[in-house]
Amino acid sequence: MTTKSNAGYALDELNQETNFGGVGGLKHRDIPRIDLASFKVRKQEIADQLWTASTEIGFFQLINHGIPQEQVDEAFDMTAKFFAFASDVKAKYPLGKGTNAGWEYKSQVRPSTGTADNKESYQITLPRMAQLWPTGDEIPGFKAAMLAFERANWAVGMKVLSCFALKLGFKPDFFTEAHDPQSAEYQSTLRLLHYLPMTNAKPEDYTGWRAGAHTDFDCLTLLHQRPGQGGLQLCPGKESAELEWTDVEPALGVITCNIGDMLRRWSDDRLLSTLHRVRMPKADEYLGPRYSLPFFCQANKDAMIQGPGKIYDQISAHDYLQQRIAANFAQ
Ligand SMILES: O=C(O)CCC(=O)C(=O)O
Ligand SMILES: [Fe+2]
Repeated sequence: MTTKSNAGYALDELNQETNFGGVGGLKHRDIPRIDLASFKVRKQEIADQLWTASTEIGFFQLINHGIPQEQVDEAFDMTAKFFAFASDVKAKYPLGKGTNAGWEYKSQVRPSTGTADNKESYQITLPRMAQLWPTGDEIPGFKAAMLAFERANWAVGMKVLSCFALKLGFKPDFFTEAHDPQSAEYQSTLRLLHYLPMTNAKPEDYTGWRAGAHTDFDCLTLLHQRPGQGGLQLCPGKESAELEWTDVEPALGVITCNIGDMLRRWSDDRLLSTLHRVRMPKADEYLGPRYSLPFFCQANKDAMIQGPGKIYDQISAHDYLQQRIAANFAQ
């Protein structure tokens, strides 16, 4: 690690994150596209492609992933309906401390920027949703749509993780067992995101970030975006002094994926967790609201994280995640 910081977090990756808040430069990079069609017969080839992408850039886009576009559209439609509620309705379903479940408004402060992301979110972590679902009178069909969408993303995530298991020398379902949704320790999260519109924004509103630079906490993130609602930028190689960012354009039918720090640690740093952020739109770009739907594959609380080479001490997924959440949500 060449970057230095005195932020005083227990985890190196958090201390590093405090160094990434600047604007930086721009650079074109190709994001690998990986086709999941005929997964069973092509698994070895797909695993090789995923490995190359994840050891070189840490980001890739999946096509033919099996989630029907109609289902993605429905999830976005329900998401817009949820965020359209007045804040007193959404406040009935508040994000609980350290839970990744419930609604928050502009409360996520990134270690990289020290300012709140210009967004609101509603997070679904299944064992923790008691009292947190909007009622069927408020949004008919919301719960059924989100439960199905959560599980559809989980299934794609487990396919991808089974490829990494193959490459790392673990059993095929090693990560599936570590993300078992039947367990009370399950902590994978579907996050609905609404970045606030910038129509009528004042110049000072443009100084911050829609989402400040960060690496994800999890093993693998599956991100659904809407065409026309861009702003995601990535930057591989966070040890470099001058950071250069690449725009990731949303496209229909693709899931944009990135490796998170949990899998980086589990792979003894062979798989890269790539820095990314969501920038503000420019004044001549689309200024309306931006919605996105990330699904975070976060190993169950009781999963013990240690790579084949044992270069890091063993840590439970619970302890690992709590340190990351505590650094991002003040209250
Ligand atoms: O909204 C996006 O495009 C990215 C969101 C993200 O990086 C996150 O929630 O971790
Ligand atoms: Fe992220």
